[in-house]
Amino acid sequence: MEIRATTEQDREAFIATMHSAFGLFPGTTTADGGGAWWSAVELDRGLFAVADDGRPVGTAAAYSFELTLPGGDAVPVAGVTAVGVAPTHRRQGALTAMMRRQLSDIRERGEFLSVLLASEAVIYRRFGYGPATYTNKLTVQRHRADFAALRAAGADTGSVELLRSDDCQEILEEVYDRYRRAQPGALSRPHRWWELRAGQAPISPAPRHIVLHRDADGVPDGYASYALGELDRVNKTSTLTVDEVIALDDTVFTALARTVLGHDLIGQVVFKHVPARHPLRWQLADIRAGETGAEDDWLWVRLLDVPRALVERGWFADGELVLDVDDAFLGEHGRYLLTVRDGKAECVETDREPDLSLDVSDLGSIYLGGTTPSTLVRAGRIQAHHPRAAVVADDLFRTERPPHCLHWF
Ligand SMILES: CC(=O)SCCNC(=O)CCNC(=O)[C@H](O)C(C)(C)COP(=O)(O)OP(=O)(O)OC[C@H]1O[C@@H](n2cnc3c(N)ncnc32)[C@H](O)[C@@H]1OP(=O)(O)O
Repeated sequence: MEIRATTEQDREAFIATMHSAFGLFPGTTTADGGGAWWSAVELDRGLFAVADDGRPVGTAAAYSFELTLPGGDAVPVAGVTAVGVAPTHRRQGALTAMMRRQLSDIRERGEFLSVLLASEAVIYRRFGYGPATYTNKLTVQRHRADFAALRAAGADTGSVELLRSDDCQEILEEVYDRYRRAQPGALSRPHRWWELRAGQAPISPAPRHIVLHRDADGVPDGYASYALGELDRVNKTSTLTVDEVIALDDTVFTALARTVLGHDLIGQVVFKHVPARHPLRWQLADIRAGETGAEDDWLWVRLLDVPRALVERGWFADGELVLDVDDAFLGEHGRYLLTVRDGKAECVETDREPDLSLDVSDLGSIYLGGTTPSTLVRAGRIQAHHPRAAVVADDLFRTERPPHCLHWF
């Protein structure tokens, strides 16, 4: 099996090979009946696994995204995608060979983080990825969704307007871009995605209603994208499903939630993507009107340069920790002294006794602040060398708010 880089000339073969691995046909649209997500695949970052007879039997690619780190800096990352191996050639090491080549290519470009959404949770840990952000489905019963009298919620001085997604792509692109720069864990959506209508609603051509929020000066600062399901003839209600609420602050989120919850002929509103510990349920008079569904892992993170990654993110508590990090897939091992003062970290190699010993995939899990180190210590994934180590690590890795990513790729 040979691994080779793809070019734009390979697009048709790439799409066909990738689809056959997933058991799909290239004409298949996304679940929401929307866009051909693969149209935005960057084939100058693609790989083929080629069988001995010269036919491509495996694919992998990477998008060039930016990821917003805790503290607010956005850094270039590889968004690994379109990974598949034909059913005829599975379990012969094609994926392993592509992952090895891809990580080396990513490093060569100077990117120190790689991220992905995993189709199955058992595939990527062996390659150094760990689940790092989570997302929840929140279902709110509309007739029980009165808002409580809130002591300190900011008054909304803006306005809302109802639009169709086809008519406001440029506004959505701009608002999303402002939002993702301020949200740790969020990914950029390159202009090409909007141009090609690639991905899921509201980027895709699937019809969507948009509630657009504008601030007091008329500048758009948030939106909710939604569609209604089929009307139940007996109860005369249907489900309103919100693809995403993109809001520059909590007041805007609340204004958008109030609007969708005020929709008539609706039994319930399903918010598909709400960050962990989101305050919306706490704003309702009846906290049980909102039910949080299972927490899904979303973004998986892989560090390719441990000291650089630790220095580049922002920090919210001072402290010191020695981390002994094992990277079995790349055959690397390092012991680092992480020192944080006034929001900035220094990270240097050390031979001091470690506080924590961990795998690079578990460092990926705690890196953005979405998974607490103590959880992984209790799980037995991270080894704490003394009782205080997990407490210090929890304090140190804590972020201003939970990281959240809702970009699907
Ligand atoms: C970011 C994304 O694009 S997510 C999409 C991933 N793709 C898919 O889900 C499409 C369907 N699946 C596939 O195409 C293939 O089964 C792949 C890509 C998941 C795996 O490709 P393969 O070439 O078979 O993997 P490879 O032979 O390198 O396997 C390496 C190891 O991972 C294990 N492994 C690979 N896939 C799986 C899986 N789905 N479940 C459990 N173990 C797996 C193998 O058993 C092997 O373990 P070992 O080293 O202990 O023997």
